Amino acid sequence: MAALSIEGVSKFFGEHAAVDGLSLTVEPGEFVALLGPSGCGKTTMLRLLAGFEEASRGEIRLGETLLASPGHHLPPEQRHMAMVFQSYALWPHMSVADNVGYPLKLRKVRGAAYHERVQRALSLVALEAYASRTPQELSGGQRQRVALARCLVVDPEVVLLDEPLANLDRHLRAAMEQSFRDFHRRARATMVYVTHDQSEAMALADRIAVMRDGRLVQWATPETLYREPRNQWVAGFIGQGSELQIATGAPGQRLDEAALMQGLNAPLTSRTQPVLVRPEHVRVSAETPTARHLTARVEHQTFRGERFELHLRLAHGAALMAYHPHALDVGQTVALTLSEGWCLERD
Ligand SMILES: Nc1ncnc2c1ncn2[C@@H]1O[C@H](COP(=O)(O)OP(=O)(O)OP(=O)(O)O)[C@@H](O)[C@H]1O
Repeated sequence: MAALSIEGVSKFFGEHAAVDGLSLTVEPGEFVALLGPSGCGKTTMLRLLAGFEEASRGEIRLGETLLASPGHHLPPEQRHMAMVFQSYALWPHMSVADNVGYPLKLRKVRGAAYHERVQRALSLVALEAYASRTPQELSGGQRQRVALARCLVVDPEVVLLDEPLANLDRHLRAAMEQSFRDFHRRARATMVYVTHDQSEAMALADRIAVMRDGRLVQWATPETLYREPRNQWVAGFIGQGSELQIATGAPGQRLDEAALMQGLNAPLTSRTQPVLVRPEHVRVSAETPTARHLTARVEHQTFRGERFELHLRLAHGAALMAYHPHALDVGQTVALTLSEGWCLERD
């Protein structure tokens, strides 16, 4: 298997850059997500990889093979890639097995080889027992697994997935996340998965490319994105948390409790560094605040089953989110300590 490298790729529609100077390298067999809000260029990037769009600038390579560069465009069928769409795009009148085997027929694979490859693809998505049904006789999740099997049957080096879970309900999406992980482990193909849902990207991907306005903002593991988001925008997009302005630290620095307290108690005009504080780093106590605490008021709270989400207002006016095991009174004063914070770049 080969690495997929994207080098300075841009795509213009008229004056507008849908993808703007994007560079990244996907390792062989890696599962990566392209994540960003609607219109940030994720689907366009995926279509550039598939060969459905021509790049305006830059190069795309799969190992030694040049797929795209100015004046060069390898057609989709020669790229060793397969794409799975949100809409499944199955043939309604064909059986599951025939749908899965369709790309093999196009490639003139026949006889025992055909049946063996269809069986193998169906077993990768655990649908052997459904081979003779039609897509109408399947659930949404099962249909999506048929679409996966159909793309795998041709042994692609790279599988491109465009919001494949968008049409499924919340519970089914969670179950399908596990199917996708199993599928990736067994298929061993490189996978590029487009989504605007950060929790889906975090659950599935080895690494995530966060995109905004056609540009790559951060390219990192889910854990790094959560713990060390590069700037204010990424911090707001990934996970929950609050941003405070403090008088110490520099972007990319982690602050401990003492540094946070010192930076928060400085005069307002010197508090210019944005700091992300995750809710799990806020300790809330109903005791009377002492000098080593911050003071806050409970503005509202939301019951989330395993805990309450508290929305607090600090004495100097900033909002702060925290978790707590039981309900407090709205309007009540609480004592807080912040165990750590992460200094962000300004947008
Ligand atoms: N064929 C096209 N012609 C003109 N503009 C286009 C075309 N395809 C995409 N765009 C524009 O390029 C930008 C990026 O679109 P793209 O579909 O890649 O975004 P996206 O991040 O996948 O969004 P979504 O999550 O809503 O699908 C948008 O502003 C879109 O309007």
